[in-house]
Amino acid sequence: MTDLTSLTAIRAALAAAPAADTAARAGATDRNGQLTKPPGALGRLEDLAIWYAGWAGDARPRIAAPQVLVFAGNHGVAARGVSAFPPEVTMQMVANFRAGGAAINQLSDFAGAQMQVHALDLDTPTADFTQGPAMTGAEVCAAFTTGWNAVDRNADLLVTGEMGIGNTTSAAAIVTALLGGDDWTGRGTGVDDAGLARKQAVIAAGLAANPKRSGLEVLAALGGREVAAMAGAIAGARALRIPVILDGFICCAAALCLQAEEAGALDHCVAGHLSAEGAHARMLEALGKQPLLSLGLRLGEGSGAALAIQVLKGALACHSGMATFAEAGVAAG
Ligand SMILES: Cc1cc2ncn([C@H]3O[C@H](COP(=O)(O)O)[C@@H](O)[C@H]3O)c2cc1C
Ligand SMILES: O=C(O)c1cccnc1
Repeated sequence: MTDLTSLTAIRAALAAAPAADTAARAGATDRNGQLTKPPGALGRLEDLAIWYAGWAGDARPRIAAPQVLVFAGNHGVAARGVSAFPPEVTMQMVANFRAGGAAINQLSDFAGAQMQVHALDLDTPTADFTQGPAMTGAEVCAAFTTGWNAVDRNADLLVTGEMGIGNTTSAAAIVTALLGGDDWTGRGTGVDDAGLARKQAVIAAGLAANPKRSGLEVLAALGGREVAAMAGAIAGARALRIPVILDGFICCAAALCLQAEEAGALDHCVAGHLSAEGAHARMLEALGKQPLLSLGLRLGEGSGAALAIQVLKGALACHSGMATFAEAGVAAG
């Protein structure tokens, strides 16, 4: 069992993360060059297939067992009027996930993915971060561990999603702390101009109350339990060499905490989509990731990433299913 009981231990786990399998990657690159198509004609699908092959440790893999994990948490700052919806919606949506009625249920089914929901201490919101850290060290480690342990070691692809009223405020605060600047705040569930001004003020107060520190310290100070659990799941997948599709603004804020802590921590991740939450494009730039889809989604739950599973499956179907020039008797150029 990996020790995840302190930020120092988590830091060590991130530093010990495995790399991709270079032989599988080289084999996939070689195979890609022999497939019956003009070189590069499948565009980014080719890069995706080669990237996936490296993490799968197989030059000719397929995606057969994707997993979607949805984490839910409540936020102390939600009491400050930063969302268009009340905090009870977090719990109500968890019931909806469990009954199969949310968008992520449909998109997980459609992608052939197993899906689990983890509700993290919903009766105990995190502390209001305008007054000090949202979570203690023990709380953030517990949430991170829940995420890490939720990853199915037999999964061959992971999507992490979230539900937590107020969490676009938490995510924007994290990005502001880690990347600087002051224009990372968006409208989340659809706050009006007054709500947006309240969010900006809450984030400014949160930064003042929590001086900038390392990625994991920022996660504890300004994050939430579901955000920490997503970070834990992304890192746990890496320890198992399971590739990850990142979702929108909140998922990427969790991922950014890992990258801030350990430069290559997201090498096993691709960006599933570009969220309509204003600053997501710049956030993806900071992560060095290009989104697979851009459909104007601003939902979270893992929805955009779950939809992008199909793109990755398509890339692998071509890569692993196509004939080579020699096999098909097609003249190479
Ligand atoms: C019914 C409903 C379903 C959702 N599913 C995801 N979110 C999204 O909205 C929330 C973040 O926005 P804010 O920071 O403005 O509260 C998160 O729970 C996120 O997952 C939802 C929000 C609502 C209302
Ligand atoms: O991009 C997201 O994940 C997002 C944006 C708005 C609201 N909830 C989630």
